[in-house]
Amino acid sequence: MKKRKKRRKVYLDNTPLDEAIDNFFNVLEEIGKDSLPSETVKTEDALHRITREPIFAKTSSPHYHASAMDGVAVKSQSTHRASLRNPKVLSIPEQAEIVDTGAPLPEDKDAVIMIEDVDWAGKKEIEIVEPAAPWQHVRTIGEDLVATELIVPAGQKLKPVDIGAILAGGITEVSVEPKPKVSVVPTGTELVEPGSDLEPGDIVEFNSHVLCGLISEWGGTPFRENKLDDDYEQIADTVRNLTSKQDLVVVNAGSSAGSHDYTYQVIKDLGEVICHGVAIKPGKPVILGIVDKTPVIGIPGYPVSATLTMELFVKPILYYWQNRKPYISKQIRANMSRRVVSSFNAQEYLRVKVGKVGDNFVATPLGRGAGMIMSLVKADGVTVIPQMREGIEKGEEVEVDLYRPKNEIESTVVGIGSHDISLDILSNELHKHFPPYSLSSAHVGSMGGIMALKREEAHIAGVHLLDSETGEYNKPHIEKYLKEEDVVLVNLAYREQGLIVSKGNPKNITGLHDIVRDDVSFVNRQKGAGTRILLDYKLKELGINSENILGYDREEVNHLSVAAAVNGNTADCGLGIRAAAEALDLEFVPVAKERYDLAIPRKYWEWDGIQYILQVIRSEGFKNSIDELSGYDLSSSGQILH
Ligand SMILES: Nc1nc2c(c(=O)[nH]1)N[C@H]1C(S)=C(S)[C@@H](COP(=O)(O)OP(=O)(O)OC[C@H]3O[C@@H](n4cnc5c(N)ncnc54)[C@H](O)[C@@H]3O)O[C@H]1N2
Ligand code: MOO
Repeated sequence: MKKRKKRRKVYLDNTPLDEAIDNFFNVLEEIGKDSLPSETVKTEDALHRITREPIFAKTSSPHYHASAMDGVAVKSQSTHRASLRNPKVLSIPEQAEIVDTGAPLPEDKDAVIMIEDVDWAGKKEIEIVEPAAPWQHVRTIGEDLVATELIVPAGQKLKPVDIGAILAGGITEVSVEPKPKVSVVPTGTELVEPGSDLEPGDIVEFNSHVLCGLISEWGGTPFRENKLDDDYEQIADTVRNLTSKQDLVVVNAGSSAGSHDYTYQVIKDLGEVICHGVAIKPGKPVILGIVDKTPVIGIPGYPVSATLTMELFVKPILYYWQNRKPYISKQIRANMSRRVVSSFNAQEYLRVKVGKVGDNFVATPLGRGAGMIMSLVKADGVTVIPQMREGIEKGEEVEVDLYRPKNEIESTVVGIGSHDISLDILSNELHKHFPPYSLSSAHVGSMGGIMALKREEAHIAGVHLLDSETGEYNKPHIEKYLKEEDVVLVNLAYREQGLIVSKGNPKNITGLHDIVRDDVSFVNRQKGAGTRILLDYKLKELGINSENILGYDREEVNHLSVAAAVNGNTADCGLGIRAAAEALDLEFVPVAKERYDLAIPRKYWEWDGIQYILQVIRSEGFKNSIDELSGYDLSSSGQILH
């Protein structure tokens, strides 16, 4: 093979999404790739396949007059006027012939009398006391299906009963939409198989499994190819080989402008690039190309970008080839719980959690990084921020395409507030015992939770707010900030707060007095977090000036991220709960025991979601699970404290 010059492409287009799709589909049409031939399969193998043609019955069902009951077949005329007073005696088999359910009706008979309505008058005679109506208990020819009748229309996904009816109609083969063959080629020298021992820089190759799963869900046949290194020749050989046999080839990663990104160059050298760079976020560097009359799509490497670009570009092609209508997901209107700033240059796909609080749906944005597959795992839906908009204001109404059924969304208890590990257990137990109810929790700190209750964006808020004047927990803050609201405080647990330090406590940190040392770096929590308020309270008590703490301004948003910072050696210590230290096998220096409550506005109290939460908190199962964590005191769990 002649070696080609491998230039590095640095500039991406910023083609509007609709234009990119239109251009690509036009090219598919030009090269005759706007449809695929149908497939013929045996009827019994056609479950879940989509019919390309309407299917008509070839034979009737039943195709003979059949007895519908066990009994005797008679000529209805011969039973005329039979009554209790005037029973009729019929001879067997001339006038009454024994038949079983499903058996052909004798030619000279036109009705069946159920065996339980027959009296025996002798060995060869029966007596009846009621006349038989013509065709009673007979399934006449074509009762179910008449030859030439439509069994299923074109475009129907075949269900088990459809298969039965088609077979009953005498059809043994059906013409169905193809299952387009799609190869997925993961690329990246850094990729390793799941389960490998991980060195820094190694990335577990999981995208191909996501992509293949999506292709299956959309009716295609996925082929997961071997992972390739970032190597021009390897990628080029593979793409050339696959385009000669597949309907579509998806190359994952290497789509951008990095020094090891070859997908663009390979497609360009082997065929034609229709578009590289679409005005969407995430997913911008997607590449739409054609090689050997086969579409080749370069899907960006980040998992969220990969999933979204599959939705936007691969799904429509697969649906088009299968003559399937685009799936329109259920939309709802929801109010955004936070302000979101977005880029003017791209249409952004924002993953959101959704809940119904009072009469309104509330959407809360999830992590926006393209590498955060958990943002898709957690998402209830997605909202699109159009290009040429700078974002969405807090409280603004947006349209959300739902990933989950609406009734599940309506059964979601929305918790916003302070983070605690026991909330995950609460959530699990709630869903286990009271489906479809679930708990979604957003961690924005205790004060954030109180404000969310005030704005009616949450049903419950997890709070642990120490009042610096009185030393009392939660009640003073609730009374101050939720004056107009009648709020119930339910204790979730008492828990230990302390300094999370590395294993072995190498810096010998023994209490808060040590965090001002020059050789100790600290990681803090965000303003408004109960843990930060506790820290400030304790610092004041000890007369420590926060300005002397190295890292006081570095903020993480929950206990586990603080523990992760210590674990990753980017800080020597941070204040957090014992369970977080234990979760990452770190050490813990106790500082205080604090009360963690759920604040619940009285107006939601009677709602099933809240009542089920209370039941769970008071249950043995919940308490046993929390007991497995350290640093919790459950003696007051479930008690109403205010
Ligand atoms: N200078 C610029 N840099 C980047 C740009 C840009 O415009 N200019 N675009 C950014 C955007 S946006 C995206 S999206 C990514 C796309 O990157 P690539 O398609 O080139 O993919 P990689 O860099 O190879 O990988 C990104 C990331 O994803 C991980 N990855 C890749 N494949 C898999 C897989 N099969 N399973 C799991 N994870 C995978 C990979 O290891 C990287 O961490 O580029 C930005 N950069
Ligand atoms: O546009 Mo890239 O797809 O964010 O992350």
